[in-house]
Amino acid sequence: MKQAMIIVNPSSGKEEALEYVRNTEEILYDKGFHVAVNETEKELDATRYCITACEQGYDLIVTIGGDGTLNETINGFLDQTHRPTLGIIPLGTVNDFARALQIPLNPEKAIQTLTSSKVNTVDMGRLNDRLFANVAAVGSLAESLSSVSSDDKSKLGAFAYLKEGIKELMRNHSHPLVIRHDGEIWEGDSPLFLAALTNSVGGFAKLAPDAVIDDGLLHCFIIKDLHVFNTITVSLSLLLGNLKNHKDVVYFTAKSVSVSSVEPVSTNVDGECGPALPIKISMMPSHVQVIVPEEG
Ligand SMILES: Nc1ncnc2c1ncn2[C@@H]1O[C@H](COP(=O)(O)OP(=O)(O)OP(=O)(O)O)[C@@H](O)[C@H]1O
Repeated sequence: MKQAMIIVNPSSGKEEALEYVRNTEEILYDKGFHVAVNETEKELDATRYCITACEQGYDLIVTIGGDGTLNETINGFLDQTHRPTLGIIPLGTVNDFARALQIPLNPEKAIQTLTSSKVNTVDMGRLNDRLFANVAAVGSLAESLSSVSSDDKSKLGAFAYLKEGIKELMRNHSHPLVIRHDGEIWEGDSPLFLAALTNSVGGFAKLAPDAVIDDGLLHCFIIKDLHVFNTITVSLSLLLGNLKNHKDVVYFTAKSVSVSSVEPVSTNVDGECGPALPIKISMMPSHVQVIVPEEG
């Protein structure tokens, strides 16, 4: 019998995640799966469950939670030869990975997607010894996003990130960064460096419009300056999908990038606080298979 594991974070989706477990189970039973349900209680539980699913030869893992739960789950795929197909029921504030794959943001509709026979093979990124699905960000703006409280996320949704972001922009604080890729070096002060795998970053569908989930490339943006006046033009470029052409933005694609600084600088990976510099980011092409809507 085919085996599926549901990994659910009860605290996600305004603490309503458990309400979606029964419908998910039923859909999977109908598809002929034996289903195990695992509730996370703390950090990295999702990674541990995913490792068990890989080692025990499960066919499918369905995550019910936000981008944090998804990131912890995919980290269980690191160094595994058998990686179950992934189903995603997005319950987070931003849900970038689901957006990029056109998985419905409405949880009930996302559950129906599990009946789809369409599977996309997608790239993952590797940052030092962890995997990411969506974006790695470096710099003061990235640090400020890591400090958004769960309370604010519940109350304000995506605006919680905007609030912290604007506060940081007002401080206009840059770090000296050294960014190396493909034999080239960029050195300078920057408030933000981004390496994106998908087009949707922070809920902005057009941040990296050229990023395709299986193109094997990191789409990288170095923001050179964000003083009050050009913040407006950078924001407009972001909304219009031509950030890479802004005069204060350096854009390149690469298969691997390393970033260092003489100052202590931390990172934000898939919306969660990441390791401090130095970091090395590389690609894990076509690493995971994800169930997506048939019409997508
Ligand atoms: N039972 C639990 N109670 C509280 N926190 C938990 C529980 N299980 C896992 N966690 C933590 O929840 C976090 C992930 O939460 P979630 O899936 O809602 O992602 P998120 O990144 O906060 O979503 P978003 O920012 O998109 O709203 C992880 O840090 C994880 O360690």
